[in-house]
Amino acid sequence: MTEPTDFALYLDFDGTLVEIAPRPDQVRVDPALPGALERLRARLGGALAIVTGRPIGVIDDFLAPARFDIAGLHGVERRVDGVVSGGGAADHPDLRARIAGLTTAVAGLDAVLIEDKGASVAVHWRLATPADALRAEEAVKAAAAALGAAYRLQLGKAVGEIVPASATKGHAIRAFAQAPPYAGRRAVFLGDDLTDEKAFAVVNETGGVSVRIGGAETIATRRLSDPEDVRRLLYAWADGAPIDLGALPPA
Ligand SMILES: O=P(O)(O)OC[C@H]1O[C@H](O[C@H]2O[C@H](CO)[C@@H](O)[C@H](O)[C@H]2O)[C@H](O)[C@@H](O)[C@@H]1O
Repeated sequence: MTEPTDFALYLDFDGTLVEIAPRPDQVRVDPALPGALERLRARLGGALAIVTGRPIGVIDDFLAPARFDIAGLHGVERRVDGVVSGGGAADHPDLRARIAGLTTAVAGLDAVLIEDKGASVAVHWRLATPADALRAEEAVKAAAAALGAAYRLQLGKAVGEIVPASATKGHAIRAFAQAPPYAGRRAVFLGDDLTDEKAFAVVNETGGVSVRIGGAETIATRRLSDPEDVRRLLYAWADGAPIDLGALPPA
């Protein structure tokens, strides 16, 4: 068995806590989720954080009225104990200027969506035809390349995002681990997408437990099948079930 105060729990949002939806604003949050995460956080002595590509404010809206420690925008911004750092759009004038051109470049593509997150931008093609999806991907790749080394392209599920290069979910987990209540605990991270592989690398390196959601190839050592599977596990832990990290299915 694992003592709840021996590990810190880091949770991705889309595709991990909630099912993937056709559009970013159509995600449905299980009504029991925010309360269960609050109970689980209490059981872990506070060491529970969301690590997501979404902005912090969007996660707050989805999980309201609960508030959690969060790394947003793939690690560009972070909130710990109510204090926010990073993520200011004004710090990214080159990106801001490039988003205008990118918006124009994809404007004629049916069902391609731009999600402007301030210090990052996502181009979504989940609802587009294969031809338009390809054009959208080319447009976001070209915009990322034009921005140079200060930015990177983060591909994901029917999405391409431009993110400040200095930030990844792996950096975010290392940053959480610098201070209480996260410091000195094994990191446990659950995620479902390519951006999460960067967090798995850090978790594996530091002797933690990495859990990939879904069937894709991964460097994670453990696997759960889908967000429903994740919620079932977290709800049981929240309600006092024994925690056995070693019993999680291998990837
Ligand atoms: O790190 P995450 O919490 O997993 O966030 C990654 C991105 O998730 C969102 O896009 C994805 O989910 C949408 C809703 O299910 C879906 O429509 C889209 O196709 C997916 O790529 C979100 O919109 C992005 O901002 C996040 O970076």
